[in-house]
Amino acid sequence: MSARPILTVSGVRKDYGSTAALAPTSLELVPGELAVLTGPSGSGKSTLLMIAGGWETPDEGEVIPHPPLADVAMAEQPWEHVGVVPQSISLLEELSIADNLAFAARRRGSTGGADLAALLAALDLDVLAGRLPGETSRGEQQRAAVGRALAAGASLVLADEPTSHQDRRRGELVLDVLRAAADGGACVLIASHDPVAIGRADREISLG
Ligand SMILES: Nc1ncnc2c1ncn2[C@@H]1O[C@H](COP(=O)(O)OP(=O)(O)OP(=O)(O)O)[C@@H](O)[C@H]1O
Repeated sequence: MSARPILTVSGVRKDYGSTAALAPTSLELVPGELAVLTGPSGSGKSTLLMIAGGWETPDEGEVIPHPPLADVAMAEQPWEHVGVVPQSISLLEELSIADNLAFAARRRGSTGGADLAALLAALDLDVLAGRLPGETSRGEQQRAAVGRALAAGASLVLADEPTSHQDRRRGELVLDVLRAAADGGACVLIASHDPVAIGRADREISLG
C-alpha cells in the first residue's frame, strides 16, 4: 500500500506578466521520500517550491496540506511542520548559527526534532556554531539553513538548491542529513541541478 500524501499540489500554474514561470503542474508528496525537482534554468523549480510553501499564490490550481501538517495555510505552518531552505538562505542575522537552529527547534515536532549538536557536527558547522551568519561564508550559511530546516523535526522539508554553494564533500554532508530526514519519515522536496543530489533522490520530478 502506498503512503498517504502529506501535500497535494493540484494543477498549479504561475505567470509573471508575460513570463510563464510555471506550466500547470500536479504532484503528490509522500512521507519518507526524497524527491528532486529538476529542469532547465527558468523552468519554474523555485516558483513551484514557493507555491508549495505558500509564499507565492498560483494563478490556477491549489496546494492542499494533509496530516500531520497543521490545519492552516501553508505559509503559516510552523517549523515543526514545514522546514524551509530558501534560495536566499535568510538566516536571522542577530542570532548565532547555533541559535538559528535552536530558534527553529524551540517547538519540536512529532519526531522530537534533531540533536542540535549532532546536526551541527553532521553539517561541519560545530567549530563555528557561535558565530553570527555575517561572520561565515555563503556555503556555511547555506548549511546552517539546512540545519535550521531540520532542527524541529519537520514533516515536510522544502529546499531550493541546497548544495549550490557547497564543495563536493560538504554537498555530500548536506545530502546525508536530508536523506536521513527522509529515511526518518519526513518528506523532503529539493530543487537541484546537482547530479549527486539527483542520484541520492528516490524520485525525480522534471519540469520543462
Ligand atoms: N518575481 C518574478 N517576477 C518576474 N519573473 C519572475 C519572478 N520570479 C521568477 N520569474 C521568472 O519565472 C521563470 C521561472 O523562474 P524560477 O526561478 O522558478 O526558475 P528555476 O527553474 O528555479 O530556475 P533556476 O534553475 O535558474 O534557479 C523565469 O523565467 C524567471 O525569470
